Amino acid sequence: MASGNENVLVGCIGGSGLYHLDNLTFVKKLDITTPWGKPSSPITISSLPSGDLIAFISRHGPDHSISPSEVPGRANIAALKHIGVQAVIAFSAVGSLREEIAPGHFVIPDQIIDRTKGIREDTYFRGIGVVMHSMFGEPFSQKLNGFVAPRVEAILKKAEHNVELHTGKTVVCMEGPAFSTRAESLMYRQWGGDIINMSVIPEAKLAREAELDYTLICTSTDFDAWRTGHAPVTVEEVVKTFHTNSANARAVAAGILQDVHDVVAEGKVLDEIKGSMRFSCVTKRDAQSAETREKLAYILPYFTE
Ligand SMILES: CSC[C@H]1O[C@H](OP(=O)(O)O)[C@H](O)[C@@H]1O
Ligand SMILES: Nc1ncnc2[nH]cnc12
Repeated sequence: MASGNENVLVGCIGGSGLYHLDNLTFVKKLDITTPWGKPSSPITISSLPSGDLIAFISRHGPDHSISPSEVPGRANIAALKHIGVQAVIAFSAVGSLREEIAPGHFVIPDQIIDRTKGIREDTYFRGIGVVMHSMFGEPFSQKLNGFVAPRVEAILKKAEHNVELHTGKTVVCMEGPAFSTRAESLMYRQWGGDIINMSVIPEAKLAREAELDYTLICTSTDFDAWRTGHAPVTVEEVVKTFHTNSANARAVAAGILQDVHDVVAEGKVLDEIKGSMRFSCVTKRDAQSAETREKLAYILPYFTE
């Protein structure tokens, strides 16, 4: 088990097509088992040119063998929190529900519509004899989104990338693994969905429960199934595009991680989320078992108080 303090403030979760990061020096791999099991992959700790450390997890495993419904989200988020991470930059390959979001474009969403089916372990607060509720009205860290977006845009604007970034969008999270029907895709557009994936839930919910600032940098791979007169999305199309998007995603990561590390180290980002769970337990202190308190302390250290 990791020591609980690896001096790593920023964690990255790589999605489809993003299985490693660039411009980093490998330091070590952490093979962690959390109270919720093992993460999708060992956590790779690498250093930026400054020497500051970054943690990386591959959401679907290094060989992409874990389906979206089977990603061990609780272990991934718990492991990152336990080693000291305070902010998570997650990446996701998404389908577009809007004409203006073309394949190759980047999107940083600020809202989520949850269309998962309840088969994912989506909370730390079930079956443990305590009742806790997190705030999720703003499901992403607004401050981290606001910090990251202009930096991502500046990188993508450079001639070698020349890619558009969209912000203030809504991501629909579906269960999968089958893609949406045309009728569902059209319905998501009417609901206000702009992009669609199979990954942001429960990851964003768990990050909030663990008091981690969480932002999702999405790369558009396809137009899903809503466009009449066009064939619905195929896996072949998605895989081809996420491979070409991945170089841009790695350039974005390489360009923002030092700034994110620095702002987290200065304590400027985290006043929003940090401490948000402190008064969220409804269960009387005397009714909380020692076992539950010990388990929750893995992600929320004030359960040891
Ligand atoms: C491989 S297509 C569907 C798959 O791609 C996305 O994965 P990720 O979010 O990890 O980049 C999407 O959410 C689906 O899980
Ligand atoms: N069209 C789509 N639907 C769901 N997840 C996706 N990931 C990439 N494209 C997608």
